[in-house]
Amino acid sequence: MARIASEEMKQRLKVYFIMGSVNCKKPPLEALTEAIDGGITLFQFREKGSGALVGEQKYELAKQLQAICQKRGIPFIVNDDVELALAIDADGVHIGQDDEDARIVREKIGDKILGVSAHNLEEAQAAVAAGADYIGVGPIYPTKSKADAKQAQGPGIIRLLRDHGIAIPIVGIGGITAENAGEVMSAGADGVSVISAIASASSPLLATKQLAQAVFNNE
Ligand SMILES: Cc1ncc(COP(=O)(O)OP(=O)(O)O)c(N)n1
Ligand SMILES: Cc1ncsc1CCOP(=O)(O)O
Ligand SMILES: [Mg+2]
Repeated sequence: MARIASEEMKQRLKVYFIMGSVNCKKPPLEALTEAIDGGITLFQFREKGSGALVGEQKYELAKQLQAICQKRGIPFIVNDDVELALAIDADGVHIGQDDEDARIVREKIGDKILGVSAHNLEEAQAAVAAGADYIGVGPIYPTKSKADAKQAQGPGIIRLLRDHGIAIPIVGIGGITAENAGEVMSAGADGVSVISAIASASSPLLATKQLAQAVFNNE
């Protein structure tokens, strides 16, 4: 398997849904199925926060969510847990600045997709040098889904990275909704990643359709 091409990665980032069992209003398998029906292009399993599953239960949920993604052709990314990603042969891993070093993770996962969080130009350049396939930039807007999130920076941070030569695929994250997704795209993002805009919606199906429409109208 070869590394994902930059153009394919950009298409995959368009509507990137991130979810764990603590995030969703509906049962996780139902929420993910609706999100796929609504048009998500990539999925990240992020089992984190108060009440999150661990051990065997986390593994079992990962396997069930992965099976849904595999059936529907949606790449399955694991947040933080490189060993889990390798154990279940996930399509990729997303790591942040407080997680394992990106260079080491790249060595461990070979050609699987590697996403790295970046909050400024220095971190973005380091992620590129470490072999990231995309960077997650945010929080763009205030978020309630990550207790230790940094301060929101607005979409201007994405424009700044583009203006300083960061050309790899970028996905915005943090407080993104169908209402503000357009300005994230206009700032130079290839896509948007969301937790609550889909997971907390009473209809993940409708919420995803609205988000996808906002993204594809602002490409
Ligand atoms: C697409 C995407 N971007 C950023 C993050 C945040 O990662 P990190 O900073 O490691 O924080 P946690 O999600 O691990 O709490 C992400 N998960 N996905
Ligand atoms: C994981 C993460 N990293 C930065 S903000 C955030 C949470 C995004 O969740 P939401 O889309 O609900 O604001
Ligand atoms: Mg992390």
